[in-house]
Amino acid sequence: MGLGNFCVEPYFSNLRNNMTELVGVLAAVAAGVPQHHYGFYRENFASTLPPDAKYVSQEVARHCIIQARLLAYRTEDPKVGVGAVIWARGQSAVCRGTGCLDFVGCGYNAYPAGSHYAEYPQMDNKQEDRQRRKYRYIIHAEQNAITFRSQNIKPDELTMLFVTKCPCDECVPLIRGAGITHIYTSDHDRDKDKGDISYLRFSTLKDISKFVWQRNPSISSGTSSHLANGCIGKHSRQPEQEYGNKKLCTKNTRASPTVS
Ligand SMILES: Nc1ccn([C@H]2C[C@H](O)[C@@H](COP(=O)(O)OP(=O)(O)OP(=O)(O)O)O2)c(=O)n1
Repeated sequence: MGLGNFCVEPYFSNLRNNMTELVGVLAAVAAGVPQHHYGFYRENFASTLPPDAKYVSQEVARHCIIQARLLAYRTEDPKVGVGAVIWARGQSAVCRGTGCLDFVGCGYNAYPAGSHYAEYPQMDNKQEDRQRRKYRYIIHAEQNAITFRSQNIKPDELTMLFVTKCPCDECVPLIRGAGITHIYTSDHDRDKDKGDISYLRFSTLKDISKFVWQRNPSISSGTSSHLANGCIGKHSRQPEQEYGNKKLCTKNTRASPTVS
């Protein structure tokens, strides 16, 4: 059989579909993203993603956050991994990438893309600096994704950022300035002021559509949807028994970063 027939021959086409599904399941497990009952919902919990061409489906949104969570494992922060991917819905009718979206950029919290090994100290070297900001040279996932994107963000295109941790106060203006119109994130640390890093601006952002990863509000449960945000890592707030693999680390060492 020639390679040309590979996609159309029924046996191989079934095999391909099965393999695609398998890879999807493995990626979801590796990323620690629950298969059921969780998704991205508007932050006021009142509405689910509408079946509108303006928005991506839950399936595609879930796929994108899995990508971001897998990227988070590449972090250079010894404690917390954060991943971000940016996708745009282009004007052209041609369907190219994930869910007919065009890939714009991706990043994780690490030294700026392109920096060389040991170019920056891991921590600030003066004690007083260290107390203020430990990993000053590590830039945020969103900053890496925006700065080192492979395509421009076009004002007439719907551009979506998927990030595994709530954008901080330094990243919010960058995200808005870059022209991103939709943010899909978790509510970890949201509304917190943690000294060297604060997360207060996200809630006040008005001109960007925000979707928060959480339990499906339409499923009645004893657990508050806000508490059970479906994320896995050291900030996870869902009951321990709900997901056995809650603490998913990159390596089996004590110093391994958690993915947030
Ligand atoms: N939207 C975000 C939020 C954070 N980070 C990065 C910055 C840090 O490298 C790491 C940890 O951020 P925090 O200090 O807020 O997280 P923790 O509270 O877990 O860390 P610590 O306990 O050290 O304060 O995540 C990121 O890339 N993108």
